[in-house]
Amino acid sequence: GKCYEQGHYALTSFHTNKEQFIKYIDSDSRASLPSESAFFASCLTLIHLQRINNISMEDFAQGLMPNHVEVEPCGQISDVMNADDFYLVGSVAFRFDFYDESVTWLQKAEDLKMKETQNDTAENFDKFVQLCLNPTRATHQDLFCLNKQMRNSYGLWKTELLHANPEIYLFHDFISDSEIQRLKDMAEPQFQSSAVLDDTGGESFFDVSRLSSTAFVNDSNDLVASLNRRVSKLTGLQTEVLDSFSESESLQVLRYGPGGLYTPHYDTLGSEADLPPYIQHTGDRIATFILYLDIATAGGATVFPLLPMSIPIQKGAAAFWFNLHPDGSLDRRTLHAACPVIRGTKWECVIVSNDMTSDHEMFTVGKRRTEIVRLIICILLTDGDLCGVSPIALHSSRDLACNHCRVISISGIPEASSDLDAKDPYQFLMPLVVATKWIREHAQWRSRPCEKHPTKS
Ligand SMILES: O=C(O)CCC(=O)C(=O)O
Ligand SMILES: [Fe+2]
Repeated sequence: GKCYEQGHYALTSFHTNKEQFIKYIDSDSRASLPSESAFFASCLTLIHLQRINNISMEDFAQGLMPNHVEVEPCGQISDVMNADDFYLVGSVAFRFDFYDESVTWLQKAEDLKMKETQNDTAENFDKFVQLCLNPTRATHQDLFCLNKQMRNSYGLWKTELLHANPEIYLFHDFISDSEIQRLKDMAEPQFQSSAVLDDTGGESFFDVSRLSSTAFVNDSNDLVASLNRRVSKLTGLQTEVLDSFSESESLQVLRYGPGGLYTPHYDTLGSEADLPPYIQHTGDRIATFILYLDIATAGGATVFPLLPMSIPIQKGAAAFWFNLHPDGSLDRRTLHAACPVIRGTKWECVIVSNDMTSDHEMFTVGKRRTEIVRLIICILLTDGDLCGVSPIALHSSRDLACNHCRVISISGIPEASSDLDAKDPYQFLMPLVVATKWIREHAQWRSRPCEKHPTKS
């Protein structure tokens, strides 16, 4: 009855959320909170009832009680019991040396828990395990690897399109070893156990689904600013922290030791209406950018169970994908996970972008962008090498660029507008994602290989 319920509530909240527990016992209801011994007594009552009257576990689960049974000391029991209730009674049985009974109650807890856990979660978990055991790359034909870094730093990072739909990128050599060391040094004193947010994003708590340490790194230093700028320029997304309310979205450094993992999850919280007040003005996470600062010597891959695909992670590389569809809904295919580290330590830096601060236009490929798209397509088709000609020079002599890469059977690009700012070389970085989308949709670039451009003499 009531006594059992309260004891049960107190105990479970103690296990899952200490703060909530302390609030509970601080509140007025403290007076009516049963003592530990009263709670044990009510559990033992259930245990004895079951032994002596041979009541089935299913009857307990459904709250059915033979009429003649009086439940003392807490009165009538009529509530249904769930998996956690069975678990608690089973643990009390174990503690008081009722081992056979303990098995009976715990078995029921397990059965119910398995039913409560959705089947697809179990299935996804199996796929996650499979990917961790057998790292798998996606192999479909749209994929490409741009293996050169633009020498003049105008352009592209070494880019791999790891998966086309949804798009998942790996940018190689995104951060230097000395920058990595600085970031690690900044993070080191700040590490705490990583937490997860509950379904509404309201409370964060420790959970076995995520075993790693997190350090929130202060945004106000030149390295972090530079990283944020690089990510923004490359992806077109804002990464700066708006104000202290969005602190949870400042740059995070994560560290996974042996056994560290993050089971399959989404980085988003759900529909707009469900967002907790403190991030309602920042919005949900539109995209995730993971910078691999160090990799484990065994284990620790990032995997996507539904694609299925593993990211071939490398020190200094960065993975990038969108969590949301252009209309703001969750892209369910982006379910992902971190495989357990087996040996060594994996370090990474997660930079997220929230949709309120982002430029939604990037999905619509505005007028201004089309020119850039055209240029970048040329760059891609020439394997990143423009014979030493800067993109800005190419911009002013567009035809030359396109002669060099002999493209472009692309439909639907409107005429270029004239408002490009040639003094801002970084504008060329942004639309990579857009460009690859265009390439895939509009250009027959595989069937029309790039002509070798004339070598300079
Ligand atoms: O560590 C990884 O590989 C993935 C991390 C992740 O998914 C996250 O931090 O949200
Ligand atoms: Fe994640």
